Amino acid sequence: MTDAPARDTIAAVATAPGAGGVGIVRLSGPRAQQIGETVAARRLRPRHAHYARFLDADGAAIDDGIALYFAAPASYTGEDVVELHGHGGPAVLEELLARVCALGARRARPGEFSERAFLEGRLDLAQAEAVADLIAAADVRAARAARRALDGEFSRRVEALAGDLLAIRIHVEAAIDFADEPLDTLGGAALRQRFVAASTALDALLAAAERGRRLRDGLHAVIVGPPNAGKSSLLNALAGSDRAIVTDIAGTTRDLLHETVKLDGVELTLVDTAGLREGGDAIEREGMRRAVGELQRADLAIVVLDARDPDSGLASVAEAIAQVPARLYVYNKIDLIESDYASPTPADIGGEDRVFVSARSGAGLDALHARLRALAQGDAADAADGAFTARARHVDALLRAREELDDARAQLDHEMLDLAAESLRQAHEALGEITGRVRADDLLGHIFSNFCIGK
Ligand SMILES: Nc1nc2c(c(=O)[nH]1)N(C=O)[C@@H](CNc1ccc(C(=O)N[C@@H](CCC(=O)O)C(=O)O)cc1)CN2
Ligand SMILES: Nc1nc2c(ncn2[C@@H]2O[C@H](COP(=O)(O)OP(=O)(O)OP(=O)(O)O)[C@@H](O)[C@H]2O)c(=O)[nH]1
Ligand SMILES: [Mg+2]
Repeated sequence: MTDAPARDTIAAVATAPGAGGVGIVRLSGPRAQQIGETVAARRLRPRHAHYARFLDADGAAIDDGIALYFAAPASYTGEDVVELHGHGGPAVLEELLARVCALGARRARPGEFSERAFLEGRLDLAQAEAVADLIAAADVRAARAARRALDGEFSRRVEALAGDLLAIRIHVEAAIDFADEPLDTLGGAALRQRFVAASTALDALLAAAERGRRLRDGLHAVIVGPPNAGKSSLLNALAGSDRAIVTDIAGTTRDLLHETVKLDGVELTLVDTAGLREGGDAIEREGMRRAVGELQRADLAIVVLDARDPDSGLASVAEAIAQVPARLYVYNKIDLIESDYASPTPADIGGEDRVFVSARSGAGLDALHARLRALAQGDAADAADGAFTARARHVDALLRAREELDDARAQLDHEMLDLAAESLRQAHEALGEITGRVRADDLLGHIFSNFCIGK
């Protein structure tokens, strides 16, 4: 990576804003060592901890602390890095940062240290994203999974598959040069076998990335059902507070209401929606439109039905929930069912998950919690070693690769080798976008601008 133009030297407070025990100002770039040595008023040896007073332009002490120097390329960014570890107060750190900027550093943009690590080849793009995901991880499982992605477990699988596709591309491109011969005499059988293997690997990776996306983003659960079934009451019961308005008027909820809840450390997003039914005024119809739209992004539909009449309720939502990957049926208001009427006519839900609750009395909520926690934790594969975080961007790229690979296979079956070669190239490029081997112009800016400053 020596052909990159000379970079300036960036600086930022690397520790979280606010008061802390210790705070770090970090510099990266060609002038980091010189600026650090000026502030610390001493030579800095690579990879040594030096006690120093950090001086202002007049030689007065801004702070005292520890100075570290990492010589390129053995540093986080791959450039010369200096860290000044002072006392963790916002005022003192701001003064220290202003001082290093007066000496020639520039304030870093969000994510700029990690962007440099990427540009220097220290991390690939999926790993750099994992750095941000590790910092943002809301629970220990998400943190572990981000850690694995940062260690390259996701990237390695993407690159292995990209290597397989490259081999297939080379094979197909070579066959193009002998286009007058039937493919079967050109190793067609072996080629088809490679396609099957790559296809299988891609499917497995897609499933793992989809789980990884859920690990990162948490389960997105949308509460739906007919009006008055108790959807908002259920949201309030799960959130443990009166977030949503509850009335006995059918059509109370109009807008979407998002609430993040943590069940034993596992985070999920709950969305309350307008009850689905025919008719309603303009506002209610807009609410229903939003509810149906939200379902398209749902990992789980929590279908709330009045336990006294589940079937008619189900009819009003059946179409809307058909495309959601998973459904959990909640039969609410069991407090209104007399005990000798213990089993209401269950709606036909094809053996899918069902729990009986009363949002009012709290009966059955423990079982609902347990089901939700299990769903948010994902299937057993998540818990197994090797789960890594991924992003929607990665899943999209894999889906595109999936389509192109399918196209290539069909084209090959029709001996349309040129088309197959192009589809394979597209599939290969889609994989390259994940690790950043291939990148669109605004992709980096988009990704790194969502990092925090100082990372
Ligand atoms: N003080 C401090 N702590 C930190 C960071 C940091 O920048 N500063 N990190 C920033 O995110 C993370 C650690 N990331 C790092 C990654 C590589 C190197 C590094 O110097 N690598 C060299 C030497 C490796 C070795 O000695 O084995 C290398 O890879 O060549 C340092 C920090 C978390 N903790
Ligand atoms: N008895 C009983 N009443 C309930 C229960 N859950 C909700 N209700 C009542 O049912 C009525 C409707 O509750 P909501 O939570 O507003 O229902 P919703 O599904 O959000 O309704 P919309 O927003 O209009 O679609 C209110 O009067 C609640 O008090 C329950 O478990 N038992
Ligand atoms: Mg409601």
